[in-house]
Amino acid sequence: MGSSLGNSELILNPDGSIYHLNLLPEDIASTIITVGDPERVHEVSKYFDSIEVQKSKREFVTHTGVYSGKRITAISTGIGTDNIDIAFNELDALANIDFTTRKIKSKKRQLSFIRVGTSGSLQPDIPVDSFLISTAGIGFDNLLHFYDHGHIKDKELELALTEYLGWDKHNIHPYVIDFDKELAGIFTSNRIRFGVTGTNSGFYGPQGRTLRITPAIKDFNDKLAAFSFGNTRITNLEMETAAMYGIAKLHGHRAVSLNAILANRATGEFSKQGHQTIDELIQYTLKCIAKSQLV
Ligand SMILES: O=P(O)(O)O[C@H]1O[C@H](CO)[C@@H](O)[C@H]1O
Ligand SMILES: O=c1cc[nH]c(=O)[nH]1
Repeated sequence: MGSSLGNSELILNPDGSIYHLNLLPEDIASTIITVGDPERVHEVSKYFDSIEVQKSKREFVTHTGVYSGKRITAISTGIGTDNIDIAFNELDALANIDFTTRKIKSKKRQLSFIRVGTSGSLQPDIPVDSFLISTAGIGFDNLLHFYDHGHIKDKELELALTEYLGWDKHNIHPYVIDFDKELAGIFTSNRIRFGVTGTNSGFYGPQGRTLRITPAIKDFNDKLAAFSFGNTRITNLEMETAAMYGIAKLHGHRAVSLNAILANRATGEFSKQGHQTIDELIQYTLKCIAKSQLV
């Protein structure tokens, strides 16, 4: 079915692995935990009962193993939505392209992506060291603009936000993609709150931080924090969620982003126990997967 993908499009290494991730199709589970920090992959896999795959290339570190009877892949994406484009396209290729014929498989395999990341709260009432599920990701970067994505976006929220912000003049055109509600249900409890997550292509200016250079938008965080649409408000900022939701959904996969809040941008606090907080979120995530129907 379909034509073969050319050598410059689907790029395989001499050992048959995919170009950046350095993985073979059999190396990945259908349940995939993504983290930004390569060192966090070990922080996840140290809880596995057994590890069958440990591979890496650049910032992409992958461990696949079994935790409480569930086969799980933990992979680092590195920082930013540009890396999400690479990691998620290649993970889909591993699942849904036949590397021998270089053709798209007729029977698709659906992956479940769970991001375990760190983030900064925009709201004073969302404290450092708390956990948050992103019900939607708002991309202030440009990644999804390079894909036909009109059919998957949350048009209502996107329109309301675009009109409210009026940031067209700054070349900022937010895109909004919702989480997978069913997948998120696995991680829902009174231990974790819901929020709407802003994703941007940097940590300083693009998240309203000023060290030495002058920002183009002086009230960036205040303006985002003050937005409301029904019960929806923007709760936190990080650098991957919206892109992950978009690229996963376009491929027919499921995605949910779980955030450990390390900074509170409204109160100026930063966690004094970040390592412990992210470790607690990792353990929480694994226990939820163990109890779930995920295979
Ligand atoms: O902790 P991770 O998963 O890397 O996520 C957050 O931390 C990084 C910035 O410090 C960005 O990647 C941001 O999204
Ligand atoms: O403020 C923060 C904290 C963690 N990660 C981010 O991207 N921003």
